[in-house]
Amino acid sequence: MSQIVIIGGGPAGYEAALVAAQLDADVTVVEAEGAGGACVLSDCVPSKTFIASSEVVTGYRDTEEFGVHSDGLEAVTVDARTVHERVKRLALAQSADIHTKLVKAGVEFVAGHARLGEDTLGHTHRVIVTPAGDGVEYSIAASTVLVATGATPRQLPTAVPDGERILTWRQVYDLPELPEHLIVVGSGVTGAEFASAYLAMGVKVTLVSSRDRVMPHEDADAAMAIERVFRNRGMSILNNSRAEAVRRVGDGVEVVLSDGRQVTGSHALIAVGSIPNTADLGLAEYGVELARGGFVTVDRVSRTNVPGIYAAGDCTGVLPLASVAAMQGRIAMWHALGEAVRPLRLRTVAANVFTDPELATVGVSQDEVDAGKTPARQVMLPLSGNARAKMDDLADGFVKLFCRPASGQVIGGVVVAPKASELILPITMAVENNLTVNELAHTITIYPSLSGSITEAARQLMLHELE
Ligand SMILES: Cc1cc2nc3c(=O)[nH]c(=O)nc-3n(C[C@H](O)[C@H](O)[C@H](O)COP(=O)(O)OP(=O)(O)OC[C@H]3O[C@@H](n4cnc5c(N)ncnc54)[C@H](O)[C@@H]3O)c2cc1C
Ligand SMILES: NC(=O)c1ccc[n+]([C@@H]2O[C@H](COP(=O)([O-])OP(=O)(O)OC[C@H]3O[C@@H](n4cnc5c(N)ncnc54)[C@H](O)[C@@H]3O)[C@@H](O)[C@H]2O)c1
Repeated sequence: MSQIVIIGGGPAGYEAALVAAQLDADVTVVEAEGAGGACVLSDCVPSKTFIASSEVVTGYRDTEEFGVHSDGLEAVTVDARTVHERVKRLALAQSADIHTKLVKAGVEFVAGHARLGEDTLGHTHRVIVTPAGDGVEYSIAASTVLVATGATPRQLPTAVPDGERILTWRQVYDLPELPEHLIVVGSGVTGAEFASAYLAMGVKVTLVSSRDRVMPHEDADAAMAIERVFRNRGMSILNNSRAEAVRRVGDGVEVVLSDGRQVTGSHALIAVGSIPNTADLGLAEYGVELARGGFVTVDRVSRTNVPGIYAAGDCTGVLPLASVAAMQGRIAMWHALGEAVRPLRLRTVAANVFTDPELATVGVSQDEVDAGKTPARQVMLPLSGNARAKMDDLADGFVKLFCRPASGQVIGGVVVAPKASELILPITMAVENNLTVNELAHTITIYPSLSGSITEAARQLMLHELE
């Protein structure tokens, strides 16, 4: 029987374990924090649960427009303790569900730390396990090892989090109350999502963005549309501003920018990216190739350069999404256990930023098209022309669609809208299944619906024979 040891129990690790167990391997998962990993316990799941509370507050905005009288947003109060308790409760419940699923599948789940042992045993690897608590270190022999150790918030040496005023995104749920004035340092996806949620909850928010716009890696039209919404709702956004240092001053914090300006607030959230958890695993000593920044180098079936050692998820830096981590983990096991496997394809991975409004993307990007890397025709339809959007008083947002110039094959899209995470699916299915804009355009959508704008965009891209 194949002996599989998986280091890390996040989406990469636990999805891999489920596949390996299904294929009758003997599987051990060693996890330091809890089943579900950082994704479930401190990153994705908690942040989205927190955002769900912010969306409830948003429901009270602009009610007068609909003829509904309320005392306005000022009368809505958010009980941070209750919100945070809910966040932690849901995360722990999700972790417990995953643990149960793993145990039921026959996976051995070990709470503790693991690293690669120094000597190989012929074709077998050795993993050293340090169990949590007072357990004694021991080693396990494995025919296959999957490194799925995730990543940790990057720290700036001049802005060290203290858990009270200077925070990582993993510490915000321990605050006894909402910040009065939150300075978010870093306007990537993480910074933008938290800035959006706190703003909705009535917190004064300043967003320190080192680039000329928020979310520099996202579609520029979409990022700028969301930046406009943020500004209109009162967020202060400091573009082209790099935080040099963050320090405690009295009852608050002071953020010093690289041009010498200073911004003061009650709390600072440091969201300047993540670093892979690969330092203490004995990888280099084992001969496993690491790329710049400490990411494990893998191919499209999750193999490292050392036979029998695979890696998946955020520790590889391929595309830091839970969905991609899970697929890399599954692919590793299919490959290791001799199943037919399709190498990882990133072209059809949909991604969503959970700001208000949301920003969802799939397929080719505007940058690739503009740079001439991918020839495409495109259309961008503002939601303001959509009947349902008018009823819901949605002025912001759009649907953008890209197709191949001659065949009309759908190759990508962008949606900025409430619940764009749900609206992107038809475009993702079109990209995945090589559908053309004609096929999309002939799909009858619900009237009135926001998804009607997707088929409308496809209709605008149809080529007419007589043209
Ligand atoms: C704030 C935030 C929000 C996000 N929201 C989303 C989202 O909405 N959708 C989405 O798709 N992605 C989201 N992501 C990204 C997503 O969380 C990651 O892509 C995902 O967690 C990666 O899974 P993983 O299995 O690689 O690692 P992780 O989930 O980080 O799990 C790795 C685990 O390995 C453990 N570990 C590390 N070293 C060892 C060791 N030596 N021994 C034992 N265990 C070890 C760690 O403790 C950790 O629990 C978000 C990220 C952040 C930061
Ligand atoms: N909804 C989701 O799926 C979701 C949510 C959060 C994160 N993620 C994943 O995590 C990845 C990483 O996102 P992220 O936002 O955590 O990190 P990031 O690296 O994408 O963004 C960090 C930002 O901070 C800026 N920065 C760095 N130092 C700075 C300084 N001193 N002052 C001001 N700004 C500074 C960087 O220029 C960068 O724009 C994303 O690409 C995404 O794949 C996904």
